Amino acid sequence: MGNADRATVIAEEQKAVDHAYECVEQRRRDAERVRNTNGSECTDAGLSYVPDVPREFGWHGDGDLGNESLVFMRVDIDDDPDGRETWRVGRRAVRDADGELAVINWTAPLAVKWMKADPVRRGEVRLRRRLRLDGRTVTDYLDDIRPPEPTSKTPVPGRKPASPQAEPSAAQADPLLLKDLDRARDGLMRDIVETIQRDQLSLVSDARPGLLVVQGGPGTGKTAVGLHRVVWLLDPENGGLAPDEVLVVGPHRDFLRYVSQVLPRLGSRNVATVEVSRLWEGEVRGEDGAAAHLVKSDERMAEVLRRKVEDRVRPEAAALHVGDEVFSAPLQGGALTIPVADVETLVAEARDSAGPYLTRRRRLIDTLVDRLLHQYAKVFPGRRTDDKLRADIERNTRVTALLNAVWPRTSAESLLRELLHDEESVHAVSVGLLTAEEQRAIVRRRAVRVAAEPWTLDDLVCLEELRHLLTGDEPTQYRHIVIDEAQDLTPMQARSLARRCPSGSMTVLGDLAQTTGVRQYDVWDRPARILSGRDGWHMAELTVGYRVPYRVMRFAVPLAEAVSSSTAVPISVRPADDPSLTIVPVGSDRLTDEAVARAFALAGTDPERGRSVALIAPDQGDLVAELSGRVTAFLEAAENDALRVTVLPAAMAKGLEFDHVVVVEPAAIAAQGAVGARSLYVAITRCTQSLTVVHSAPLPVELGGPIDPAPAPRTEERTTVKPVEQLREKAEKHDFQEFVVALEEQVCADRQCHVHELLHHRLMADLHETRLNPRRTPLIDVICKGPEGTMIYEILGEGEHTYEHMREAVLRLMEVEHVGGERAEHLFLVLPQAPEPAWAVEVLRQTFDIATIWRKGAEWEGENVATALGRPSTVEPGAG
Ligand SMILES: Nc1ncnc2c1ncn2[C@@H]1O[C@H](COP(=O)(O)OP(=O)(O)OP(=O)(O)O)[C@@H](O)[C@H]1O
Repeated sequence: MGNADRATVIAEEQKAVDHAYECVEQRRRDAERVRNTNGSECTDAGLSYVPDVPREFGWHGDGDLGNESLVFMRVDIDDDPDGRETWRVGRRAVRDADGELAVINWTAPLAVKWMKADPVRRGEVRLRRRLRLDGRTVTDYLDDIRPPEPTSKTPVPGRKPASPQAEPSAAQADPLLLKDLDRARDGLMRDIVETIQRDQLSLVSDARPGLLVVQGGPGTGKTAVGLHRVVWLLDPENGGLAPDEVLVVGPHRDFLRYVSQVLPRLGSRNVATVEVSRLWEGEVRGEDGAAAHLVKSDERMAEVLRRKVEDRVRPEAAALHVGDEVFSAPLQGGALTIPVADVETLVAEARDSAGPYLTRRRRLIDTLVDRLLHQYAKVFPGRRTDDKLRADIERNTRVTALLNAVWPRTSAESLLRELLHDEESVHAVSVGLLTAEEQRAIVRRRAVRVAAEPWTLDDLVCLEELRHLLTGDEPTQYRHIVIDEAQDLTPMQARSLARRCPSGSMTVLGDLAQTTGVRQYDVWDRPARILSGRDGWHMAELTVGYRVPYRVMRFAVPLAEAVSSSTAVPISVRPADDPSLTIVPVGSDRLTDEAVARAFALAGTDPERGRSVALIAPDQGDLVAELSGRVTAFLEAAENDALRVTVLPAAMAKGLEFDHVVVVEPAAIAAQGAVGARSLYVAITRCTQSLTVVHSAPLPVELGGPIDPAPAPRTEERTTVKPVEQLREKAEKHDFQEFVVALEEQVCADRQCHVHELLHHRLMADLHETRLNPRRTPLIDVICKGPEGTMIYEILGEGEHTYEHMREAVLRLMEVEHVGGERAEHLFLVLPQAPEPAWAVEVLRQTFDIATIWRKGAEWEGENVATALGRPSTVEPGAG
């Protein structure tokens, strides 16, 4: 299409956009009139919530769109039942003077259907035109579904025919998306409605009841999906929830600030957001060590607490307290009596009845007083029994003393203090539940007063559990909860969140590989089961990465594989040739200077767009303080408000993103205990433009640092040393180290290939399915243990199915087997398609005892496929 034609189209779309804004203005005036007439005081933005203004007035514009455009899409459809052909989709519904929809909201079922259409499954969509606007001005457009050309044989304009090896990436399909991803980040998240991808929109509009788990690697859009889902659920045509019926839980305050604009920009105000640590009543004043944390946060703790509460009920204490066979309470010159055995029975009956502790206590009081009243009638025949008499009996000091002996009043705080400060008390209620070591782990010194108790976050969760057991009181409940970074929820926290959402309707977003809590789940099953209600749960995985540049993601892959083998590492949608990764080794005396200088150089590279930069350093040690001091000094001296450099400890980086990230001393982050490697993975995946790694200590091995050479045998066994040990011995020598580095570089280069990575994910997924627990290492594409021993796979990329490539791969496979120090019973080459020539398979097997498998459509074919996939040999598909 020529420029003139494009200009005509843009002018036409501009007219429609102008019309939409005119309608908004007109509706605003109409709404004002209705308000004035009815004397309403409501000044809220969404007329749908204003009872005296009809809903048909639609959105009347209060400026809460910011600079986002009202309209972002045009859709022309065939066979519209309303007899209408062209629709505009936008961030709000807008009606014209006749009440017709000038703009349909993107959350409306029709709009969702059109946005989910694709050129192959286009449904009634004839034309879908995505608009790019700057404020109210149309600047560009893209027709991603065009009317079919009758003569063309190509079914999909602008799209490659589908091939089993090369699925078009989102980037190939969506230039507007790439442009959008390149924009500067200003520390606030933006909505993604204009470029939302089909898999993301399917999750946003997932209408199944129950709990939806969205697993996805860094930058796959989980947070975005969660927030857009809230907006979708608020639409009366979907869930129709009221804003105050929805709760969004995030990891920390900075994160909530980061996402704070998205919901209002999309028209959803008054949705409660809370950082996870603030969900529980009380102030966190202490911190548990790892061992205590693991016990207190485990769901077994709920049973320990239940037992602790029940332990307070003591029918047998009646006899001890009374010291006689009959209990007697003096009253009005006489005495009311009841056999102690009967008291014990009443207590036991109340104990075994249903309900919280205090409700059952009340039940006991009522039945005991009933019995004593009965006695009263016998002792004082003819005297009146009324409510005052009941109250007198209940307040009788002997009666209250008896009650306190068998069923004392208590509070959550005193029960928990008792439990945590006394080994015997823990033991009494945790036999068969906690090991002796676990029991010891949770005991700590008692503070002088309750007010001085150093409650930890886990304690606050336990206190809520105890309060619930005592009073039955529920925390505020919601009809839907969205939980972000949910991989860090403990089982006790999950239990408590489930109490806040009895319907079990939740959206749970997270990445098991980014767990930074001490507890790590291998799969979602456990937290999801605790959180879900009667409708159960289902899971979906997002596998395309939108934030992290291609080279940075590739750099992170070995670390990702090392921290979680059960999750897919996202494939970056960004171009593969970007210069986004810089590694800067420095002496320790230059570490902070170099890091700060690099950060400011990056912040100043693009003054017009105001790029954001984060310096991420280890949580422990002085680096954060040192870097902060230097950054503040630098900013003061620079007197340039446009420079945005933030210093963060690794723990605070979760969920955030910046244009450029400088990670300082990654080895120290990785060394932060059990969570170190995962914290490092989070830290290096925060950037949208570039990652700079400044280090004085050697990099962790997963980031290309030196492989720790095993000490070579130096004894008389020397003569029997196998080749692998000889190679290891050589590793001490510089030349061999270079060889290893070269080998790693080669492997890294292979992993740049999109087809290679797709094959890798498919193979990993299939091996996970057969529970072979596959892993990727810096050198080995896939390794796992099958019933017939260790299996190593070398994956080849696009076009590498020729004999020449296969022979090279065999050599590399043998090299990595040796250098990686792994000995395998089976070696496999994995090709993207059938080898050419076919005889290559036989030759490689005969010569090297290496089997070859490949993809054909959605299946694996080749030699020994069943063994390769750990399947029973009877189901082997098409072995060649
Ligand atoms: N379809 C899309 N169009 C444009 N931007 C997108 C899209 N999907 C995701 N993004 C952008 O990618 C970035 C990462 O998204 P988001 O923060 O939701 O990912 P995440 O999966 O929650 O990441 P993490 O687990 O690392 O916190 C954000 O800037 C988001 O706006």
